[in-house]
This record gives sequence, C-alpha cells and structure tokens, in this order.
Amino acid sequence: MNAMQDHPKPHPEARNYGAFQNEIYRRGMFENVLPTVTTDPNKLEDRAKREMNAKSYAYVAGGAGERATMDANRLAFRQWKLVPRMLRDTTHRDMRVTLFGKTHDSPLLIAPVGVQRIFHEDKETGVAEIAAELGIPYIMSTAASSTIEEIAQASGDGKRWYQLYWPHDDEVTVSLLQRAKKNGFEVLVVTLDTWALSWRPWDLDGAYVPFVKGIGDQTGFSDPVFRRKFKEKYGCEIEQDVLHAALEWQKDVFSGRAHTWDQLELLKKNWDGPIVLKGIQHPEDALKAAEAGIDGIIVSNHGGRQLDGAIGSLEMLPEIVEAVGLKLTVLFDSGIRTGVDVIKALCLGAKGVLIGRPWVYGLGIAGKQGAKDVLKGILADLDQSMGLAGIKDIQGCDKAMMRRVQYGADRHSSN
Ligand SMILES: Cc1cc2nc3c(=O)[nH]c(=O)nc-3n(C[C@H](O)[C@H](O)[C@H](O)COP(=O)(O)O)c2cc1C
Ligand SMILES: O=C(O)C(=O)c1ccccc1
Repeated sequence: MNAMQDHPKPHPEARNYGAFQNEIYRRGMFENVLPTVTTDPNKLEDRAKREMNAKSYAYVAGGAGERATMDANRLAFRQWKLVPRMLRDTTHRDMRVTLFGKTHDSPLLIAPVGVQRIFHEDKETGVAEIAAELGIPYIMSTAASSTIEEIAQASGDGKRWYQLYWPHDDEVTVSLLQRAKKNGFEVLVVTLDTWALSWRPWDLDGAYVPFVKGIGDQTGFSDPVFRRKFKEKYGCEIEQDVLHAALEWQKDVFSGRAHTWDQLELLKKNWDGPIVLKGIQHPEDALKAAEAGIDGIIVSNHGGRQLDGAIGSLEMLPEIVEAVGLKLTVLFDSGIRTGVDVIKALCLGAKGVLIGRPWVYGLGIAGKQGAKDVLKGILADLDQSMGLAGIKDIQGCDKAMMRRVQYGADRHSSN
C-alpha cells in the first residue's frame, strides 16, 4: 500500500486555521519574529492593561458591580470538561457552519462592540477588514464610532450583521434598518439587555462615558432622519452642538425605558431577513422568542457587563437548547477566551459563538493586526483541540463528550 496516497485529505473548502501554529514557530525560529500579541489567554488582559490608556482599558475589562457575573462566566467554562476520544480520523478538521442558510468558514462571530475608536484608531473599519480576511462575520454595533456605510465598505465581500440598540423613535429605527439592509448587513441582532447602562464601578470611578463626548454616536449622527429631527429641534447641525446631539441620541437609545415583546412586530415588519435576539438567559424567554416568530437567539449576559449577580451564561445554555434548539438557531457568548471554550459551547448545543473582549485587547495592544492575531490564535486552538478531542467537524461536537465537575475555580493569573 502506498502510504503517500492514503494520507487523509482536507476537505477542499475547509480552511486550515491550524496552520497559524506552525507559522508562529517558523517565524520565531527562522526569522526571529515573535507573535505581535501574547497567545496566552491568561496574560492577554494584563498585557492590555500595560499597553492601553487607563480609561479605555477600564471600559473593556470592567464589568457590572463587583464583576461576579464575569467570574461566573469563566467558572462555568472551567467546570465543564471535555472527555477526548482516540483512534479517530481527525487529521483534518472542517470547521464550517451554516447559519440562516449561509455557510461560514468557522463558528466564530465578532461580537458587537461599541466605541472601538477609544481602543485604537484602526477602530471598527480596521476590525471589519480583518474579520473579512479571516472569514468571520462582523457584527456591527449601533454604538459604533464608524458609520454603517464606512463599515460596509471596509468589510467589502465579508459577511456582516447589524446589531440594533433600539431607538424609541420608530422613524429613526426604520431608517437604521434601511441603511443596514442597503449596505449588505444580512442578519439583524437586537440587543435586549442594555436598554439602560448598568452600575459599572470602573467607569464610574473615572467618570468615563465616551458617548457623551460624541464617540460611539456615529450611527446616529450620520442618520438622515436623526439629523433632520435634531435640526428641527435645535435649529443647527449636529456638528455645531455635539453635546446636545449626543444627549438626544443617548436619550433615544439608552433611555432607561425598556421595549416589550409586542413591539417586536415593528422590527419584523421592517426587516427583510433573519432576526436574532441577544441577551436571552431564561428558557421561557427563549420560548417567547420562538412564539414571536424570531429566527435565533444569542444566549448572553453581555459578558457580565449588565446585571451583576446574574448566572454564568454557559450555565443556561443546555436548558435553553433543550427548550428551543429545534425551533431556533441558538448562538452563545460571554466568557469565551480560548478555542477549547468554543468547543465546549458547541458541545452544549450552540450553533455559533460570539467573541468579545479577547480581540478588543488585541486591538488595544497592536491595532487591527493585534485583533487579527488574537482571533487567529483562537481559531488555531479550536482547530488543533478539536482534532485532539477526536472531533472531525462541527456536527461532531456533542454533549456526550462532556462531564460536569465540581472543582476548577477560575484563575486570574497574569504571568
Ligand atoms: C467594550 C465592549 C463594548 C460592547 N459593546 C456592545 C454593543 O455595542 N452592543 C452589544 O450588543 N454588545 C456589546 N458588548 C457585549 C458583547 O457583544 C458580548 O456580548 C460580550 O463582550 C461577550 O462576552 P466576552 O467579552 O466575555 O466575550 C460589548 C462588550 C465590550 C467588552
Ligand atoms: O459597553 C457596553 O457593554 C455596551 O454595550 C455599550 C453601550 C453603549 C455604548 C457603547 C457600548
């Protein structure tokens, strides 16, 4: 038998994300070039703290209250363990997933993150560019510091979704949806858990709110309907009175007034495409989403940035998948730091996962290249670890490969 011929072949359409590992060793050993950003998930936050300005760092690394929900997110990952399988043909992995009828190269999505200009001047447009290069859908935040049109242009042929912070002015809401649709954003993500900002001590102690200074208001400031209404009320352009424009925009979007289930009709009527609700934690809310004719949900507690004392997001994933897994596309975020964490969320039933803080730290440390390298690291770890666990493709991720253990407190090691 010819061993060369029998060597397993990769699927022609599957990307080889695992190659990043060899690339790092080769560049280090032969070209004396080390990775731009640490590959150690436990050092990343500490490195970001050293490299970034204090307020921007506090904004991304901080959470609600005493950060108990952030801890709970991590602890949940530590307490679920993988049980690997051997002697399986997992030489080449296929990480492709299909979400809402579209095939993606991996199960990763870029979580919507606002005000990216405070982390690096590469901001949203830079991150949208590298996301497209990596084949990861970019979810744009309504609180972006670049406009819908600028991000669409930077994303080019890349896949993009639009995250709505839902204004109370319906005319403005419809205008945002129309702009997003016109600019190629395919899926609407509606964030439900941030209709008011939580108690965030790290930002409170520095009295830091970037959007009152007009950073992160670019979606609103560039909106024709919002601009017209501002001019009617104040008799001037936004650029002549940024403070009031920022206050008006914030009042509309983070008013401290929640929307209710019946109001989803407006979004359904004005969005031709899949709608996903972000911030679902209770199985009954997941069922209500299904009843409301919604297409998907993101099981998320906003990375522990909203309700402190809330349960770790991963804790709720199995129950929610049990309740609606056959009716809705269930996505997950909050607390993912490694490729192995991605495998765990997929084994517990998520069809895709959003990554938040890790790439923001990369962005803060080394701009878009830093964000790209962090994501490449997570993808390479995911690829290699799937193989070692005995999983060939995403469909092979299965709860039967996991056990819950009682030990495993989180480790906040920094060196
Ligand atoms: C700096 C920062 C800004 C964020 N801005 C938004 C936002 O504008 N819209 C939104 O839906 N979620 C926002 N999130 C939440 C993320 O989309 C995501 O739910 C969370 O970061 C996931 O948790 P992780 O950071 O542990 O991965 C933000 C998170 C961070 C860290
Ligand atoms: O900080 C956040 O978590 C967030 O969602 C947000 C809210 C308003 C503006 C920017 C980001």
